Amino acid sequence: MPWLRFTTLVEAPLTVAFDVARVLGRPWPWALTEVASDRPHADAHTGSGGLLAQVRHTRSFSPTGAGTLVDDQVEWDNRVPGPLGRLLDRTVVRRRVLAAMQAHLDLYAAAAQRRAEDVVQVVGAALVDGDRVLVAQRGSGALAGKWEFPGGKVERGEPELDALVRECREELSVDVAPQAFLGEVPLPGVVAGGPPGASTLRVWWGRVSAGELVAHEHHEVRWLTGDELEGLDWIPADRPLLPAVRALLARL
Ligand SMILES: Nc1nc2c([nH]c(=O)n2[C@H]2C[C@H](O)[C@@H](COP(=O)(O)OP(=O)(O)OP(=O)(O)O)O2)c(=O)[nH]1
Repeated sequence: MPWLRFTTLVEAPLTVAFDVARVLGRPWPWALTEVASDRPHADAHTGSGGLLAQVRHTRSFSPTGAGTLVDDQVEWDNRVPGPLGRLLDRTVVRRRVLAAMQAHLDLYAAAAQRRAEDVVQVVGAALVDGDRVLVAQRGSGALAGKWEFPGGKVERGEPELDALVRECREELSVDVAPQAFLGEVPLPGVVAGGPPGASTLRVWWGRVSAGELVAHEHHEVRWLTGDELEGLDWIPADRPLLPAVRALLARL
């Protein structure tokens, strides 16, 4: 089965990258049927039309520090069998698939980047000291009493890591040095009046570089080892990030 693979880095969080991809659809002039959808991680469609007896288009969406990596894989069966079919595939079909996908992905990346500006993101810090990570208990609001990573909403136009540093200063009175991207999870609730489930929490690990830690907004903060994390009453959305935090603590 001939196939082509396309990798696009989109400057948008996971949920935005997935939702915009769904709205734009695919570059094929015939309808495809959805065979799998796992928002915001992957989807798959199949169908047929034109020279293609069968086409299968799968996409996966992976978070990175620079945005969402979108991996498109297109596989197809030609209507014409044998050597003539292979010739037609090389000279016509493959080129058409390539051109259609390239034009589509250019549009898509621009649309996702534009949409990302309207969706408020949340950034969190997994601050590490030796074999421990700092966790914080929310002091007020609907999630009061739940444990989380210090951080907060990224302001419009503000670089994500600037927001991380600003939030840690405001909440904890410390300067932090972000080290590396750790993971991203969808937030099911409403963030800053946006549609439910539109935003994500993107967590970076870092270190305290200066200052004495004071919890200004949290009820309590604790330095915990990897084994102590699971037992806390976390904001449920954060739980999928815990294995990455544990793995980090184990390898540092
Ligand atoms: N900081 C943080 N927020 C989280 C986590 N998990 C999670 O669902 N959230 C949600 C709770 C809130 O809806 C949103 C963050 O908002 P926030 O109230 O902390 O942001 P902020 O400091 O900018 O607050 P504000 O100035 O608007 O009051 O993200 C987490 O681990 N850390």
